[in-house]
Amino acid sequence: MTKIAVLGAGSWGTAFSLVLADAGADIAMWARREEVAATINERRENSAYLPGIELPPSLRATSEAEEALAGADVVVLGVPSQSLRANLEDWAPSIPSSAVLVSLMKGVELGTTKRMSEVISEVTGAGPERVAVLSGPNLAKEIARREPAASVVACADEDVARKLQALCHTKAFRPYTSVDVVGCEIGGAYKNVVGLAVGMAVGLGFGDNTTASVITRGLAETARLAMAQGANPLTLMGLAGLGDLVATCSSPLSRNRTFGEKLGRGMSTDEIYASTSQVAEGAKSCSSILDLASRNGVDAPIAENVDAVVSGRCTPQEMMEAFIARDTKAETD
Ligand SMILES: NC(=O)C1=CN([C@@H]2O[C@H](COP(=O)(O)OP(=O)(O)OC[C@H]3O[C@@H](n4cnc5c(N)ncnc54)[C@H](OP(=O)(O)O)[C@@H]3O)[C@@H](O)[C@H]2O)C=CC1
Ligand SMILES: O=C(CO)COP(=O)(O)O
Repeated sequence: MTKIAVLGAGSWGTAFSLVLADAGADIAMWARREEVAATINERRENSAYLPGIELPPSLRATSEAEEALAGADVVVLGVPSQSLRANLEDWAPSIPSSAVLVSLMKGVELGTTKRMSEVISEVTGAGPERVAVLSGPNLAKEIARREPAASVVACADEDVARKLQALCHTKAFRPYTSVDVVGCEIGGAYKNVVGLAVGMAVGLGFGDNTTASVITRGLAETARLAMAQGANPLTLMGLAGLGDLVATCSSPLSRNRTFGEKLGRGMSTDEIYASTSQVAEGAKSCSSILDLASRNGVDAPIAENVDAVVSGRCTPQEMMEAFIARDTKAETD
């Protein structure tokens, strides 16, 4: 049986572990806090992140990463994007040299503008044939309730993507394969920023014309950056592009959309951070996505405006006005 280590016992690390368990794998999860590991093992529940969801006995947890990693064939990484590098530096010596590393994260590293797969390769030395990405419209709570959904497993080595696909295909979860790691990662990181913009529009009280306009222009912006990085444009029309964008921008379960909605209703970024421990990756990654766009000579007006609101340089109302006032000759539909 394939041995899988899932590092990160938050909502997505736990929900995806459940998918892997349903598909028949043996899973060792790493939780940062000992009490989270204990609750998973003793009560078969991760009450901090997925209350009321029963976890199967094939899923064990530990707060010792070394223990979770021992003998792992596949290592799934599910921590916040901005903490990946520091965590991986600690874990790298314990990662088996032939293990395939799978990123669940949707963000771009601050400072370096690196995608998560690039951080993984850089820290662990793993080549592209050992680094994969899972991305798609996969809100953790719905996946944990086993509501039907599809996703994409991307790896430069198609055979590896196919093996991972087999490891997570269940009655409720349908993974597709791709070799376009860049397209999947840019799609996953950018949709968080667009989710923030859509949330702001909703918080301001605007309706479906506004949100559809922001979603569509957000997709154009995402595709421009992804293509400049070498992605296949068709990836952005698929599950890791449009699919994830639709889920994030339409669901009250999305933390990015919720964060944007609170901004739209007049809360400041600091007030939102003080009111919740939930991570909105888009708010953290926005400035690095902008840096990446500028390094690639790509126009990123939505990311620019979202960054200005998140950092307190303009209001959501001004952001929407800038969206409409922008020189239309600068872009075609
Ligand atoms: N939730 C979702 O629906 C989906 C999320 N994703 C992506 O998955 C990634 C993880 O998100 P998600 O599971 O939702 O996040 P959560 O906020 O639900 O959980 C975060 C997890 O990371 C741990 N953590 C927090 N800070 C650190 C740190 N500095 N070092 C190590 N561990 C840390 C938390 O531990 P502790 O409890 O101790 O704080 C917790 O286990 C994100 O990039 C997100 O975009 C992708 C698809 C779906
Ligand atoms: O990535 C997600 C759904 O695919 C989760 O979105 P949020 O991080 O906005 O909750």
